[in-house]
Amino acid sequence: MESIISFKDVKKVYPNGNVGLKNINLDIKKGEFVAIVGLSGAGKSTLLRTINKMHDITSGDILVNGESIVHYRDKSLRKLRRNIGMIFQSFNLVKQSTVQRNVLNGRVGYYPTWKSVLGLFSKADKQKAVEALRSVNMIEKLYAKVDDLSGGQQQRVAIARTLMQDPNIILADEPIASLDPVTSSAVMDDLKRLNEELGMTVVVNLHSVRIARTYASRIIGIRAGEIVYDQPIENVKKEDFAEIYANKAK
Ligand SMILES: Nc1ncnc2c1ncn2[C@@H]1O[C@H](COP(=O)(O)OP(=O)(O)OP(=O)(O)O)[C@@H](O)[C@H]1O
Repeated sequence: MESIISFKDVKKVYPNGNVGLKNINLDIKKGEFVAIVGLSGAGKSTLLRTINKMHDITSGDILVNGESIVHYRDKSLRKLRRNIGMIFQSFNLVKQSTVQRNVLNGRVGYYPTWKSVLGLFSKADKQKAVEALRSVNMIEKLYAKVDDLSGGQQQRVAIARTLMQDPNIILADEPIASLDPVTSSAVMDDLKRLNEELGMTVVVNLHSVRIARTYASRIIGIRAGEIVYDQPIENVKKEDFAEIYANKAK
């Protein structure tokens, strides 16, 4: 099957000299559900954020949908980011606004700025927002204020907002790190459903190996900016993670 995301000898050094990624070679296939695990500071966020160019790389190449994204800017960059949904640990919602308005904000890339500022969204997009909320089982909260929702519910609104972009890739950076176990499962179930039912490719950074094993089709382990583990779920054994999480620098 074709690769939807490819890393070729990717290195990322931050301006202050910190090494984020060392020499990453990685192919992610369309429809995979990839969990990236590793200690804090291993490079998980850096890896994820190079895929939509929130971080630029220092050398090497990254291909998305078969095209190098390294030189993307302006229009091509906007198109890339429309294609890729991003979910954050902190939800990044406008808390004083309604759920509906937040979900519609996922569509702003399709409107001239003045229309989105005034909230002039089309009927079709309002309908689309309803469907997005339905797919994360949050339709009854359409007119609720985001501030009145639980963390898990807010994360699901964030997922619905992402769906408004019609992405084919979803990147989730520690999406459940600030949630309790029950709401964590609801959020992970949503991501799994988008993967299985809508065929979206999901790449998710997780602290919990247990959650990674429950949901992912493939687990990648990162340590000090390098891939030290990469297996399809059927080959993954619990004891495999001792090295990734070993508490000493390599
Ligand atoms: N903006 C930045 N400027 C400088 N160094 C950075 C920056 N962001 C990350 N780093 C460094 O890059 C390395 C990888 O960090 P990264 O945040 O990708 O790890 P992580 O595995 O996602 O960790 P966490 O689970 O804590 O988020 C670390 O050494 C970190 O200090």
